Amino acid sequence: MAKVFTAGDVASHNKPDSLYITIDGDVYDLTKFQDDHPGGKKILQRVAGKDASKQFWKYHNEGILKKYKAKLQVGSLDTKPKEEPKPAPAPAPAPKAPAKAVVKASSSSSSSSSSSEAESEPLEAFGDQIPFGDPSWYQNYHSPYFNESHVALRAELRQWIESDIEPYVTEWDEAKRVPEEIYQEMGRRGYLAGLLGIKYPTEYVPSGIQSVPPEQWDLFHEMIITDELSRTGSGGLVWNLIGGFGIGGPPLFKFGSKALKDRIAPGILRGEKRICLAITEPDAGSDVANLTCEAKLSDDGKHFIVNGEKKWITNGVWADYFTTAVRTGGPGMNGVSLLLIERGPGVTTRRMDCQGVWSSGTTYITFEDVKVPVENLLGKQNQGFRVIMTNFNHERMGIIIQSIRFARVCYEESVKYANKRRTFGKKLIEHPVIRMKLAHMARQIEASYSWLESLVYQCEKMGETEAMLRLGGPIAGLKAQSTITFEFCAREASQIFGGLSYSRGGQGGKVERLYRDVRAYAIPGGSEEIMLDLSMRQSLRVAKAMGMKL
Ligand code: HEM
Repeated sequence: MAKVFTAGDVASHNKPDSLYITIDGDVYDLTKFQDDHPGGKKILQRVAGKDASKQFWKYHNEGILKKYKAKLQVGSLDTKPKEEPKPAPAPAPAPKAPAKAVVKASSSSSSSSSSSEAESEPLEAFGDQIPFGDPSWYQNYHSPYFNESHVALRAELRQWIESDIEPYVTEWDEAKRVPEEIYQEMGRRGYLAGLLGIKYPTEYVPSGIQSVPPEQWDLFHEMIITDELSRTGSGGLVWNLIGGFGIGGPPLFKFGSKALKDRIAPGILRGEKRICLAITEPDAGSDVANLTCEAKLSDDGKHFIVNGEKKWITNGVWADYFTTAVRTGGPGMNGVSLLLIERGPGVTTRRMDCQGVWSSGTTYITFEDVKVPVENLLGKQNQGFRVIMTNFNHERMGIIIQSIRFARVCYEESVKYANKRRTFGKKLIEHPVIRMKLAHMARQIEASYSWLESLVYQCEKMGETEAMLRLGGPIAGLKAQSTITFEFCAREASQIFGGLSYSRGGQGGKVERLYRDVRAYAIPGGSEEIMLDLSMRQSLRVAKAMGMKL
């Protein structure tokens, strides 16, 4: 049981050789820690034996306590109010129970109907309630998209991420690696299997996900996994956990043969093996139709022999499988196929040093006379371009979800900081110029997120082919919109944090890291320029085919 102290007990530990302080009613022994304190030991000695809550919150954010509490806390003050017991983790709904839509679109004339009144209850508040700091369905708003199973999944994720991931993200980013057990936990919890843009694959993961019955799984659940992971404010973390898998996995599950899937899917979905997507080459990025990595059929027709290079491949250094775009035919898009290459002789991977997403493992790959069984073809020979294009929509939606959340993180961090930092005798938030910055961030975040919800809903409702044709344009447009918003928010947050977001770590640490991650979102998956152009070309082409009147 935690020890109980009086204020007098703590006051007696007021010397360097016995240095206690209290923060928010909890007592910390900093005697050993003082020499390692990055802010210096004298500053701690000045508050020895005292309540140092005010000073602590001035210089740190909540991540520091989460990380050091277990190591340094020795008890609490007798005056500290008892904490409310934490709510139990969200129970899994009965497997067959249909998820109740908590909110249904209600017409203005339906106010007299008691059942529609019950159905139009807003969703319960969740999170810190900073206006625009979370999507509106976290803040007591009505929503036509989210139901109880989404709410339960959000709680399940939030609990795990806040305790096991968030406190360590900076450390992992600096080390350029996320511990393997976190990836495996993604598998154990069933999350990896929910990130494929398809129905939940119970044939490979019968245990499913704790809080959502598999038959209820939809693209909004998938969005919540990505969104909640992105609250950590690290593109490197998110790409480490879902970057390679989320784009390399879907082609295998949608176009691979059953025998191939039965052989490799279980290991991948358990998080024991890794898969990535290898399309981009030193000389072919957005211009996929012109890639040169070649796969020649062997004389006996049993293998492809692959030779070529791939560049900027997320997770490549750790990957066991490479979903690879290769040239099997003539020039242009009709000579491209998709092949699942397994790590083995002739496959070499080298880690690349990049501006951002440090813990994502960006990789340069060489394939030299790699023998790949023909059974590893994904889809039909020379028809890989269509598979790649379908996959792009799913990839871009992932980038959009992350970019919008990262923009929110920049905004949310700024609001919190602006409410504590004082300049010229006032809190930052009391300066109109700062509020103006926040308002411009919020309006772009909210507009982008509403478009995102609408497109996730369309993806859910349309069949795959219809979605590929009709949504390619809008998704490209939103990809550009979301990364422009992210870049804007990272910049404005940096201005608000000043020097604290210029140095790494500490209070401005998330903002500094995200600022470095921006280009990793604005360029890959289709650069902003290509996306904006495609959004118009594709939308006009589809509209023309559907009878647009000019
Ligand atoms: C449980 C007690 C404490 C722990 C675990 C702790 C930990 C840390 C850590 C890890 C940093 C590095 C920056 C960061 O990551 O945020 C830091 C910086 C700092 N700390 Fe503490 N600290 C504690 C208490 C205090 C107190 C009581 C004060 C003031 C009286 C203080 C003043 C500072 C200052 C001035 C910095 C440098 C901030 C900057 O770089 O802008 N710390 N502390």
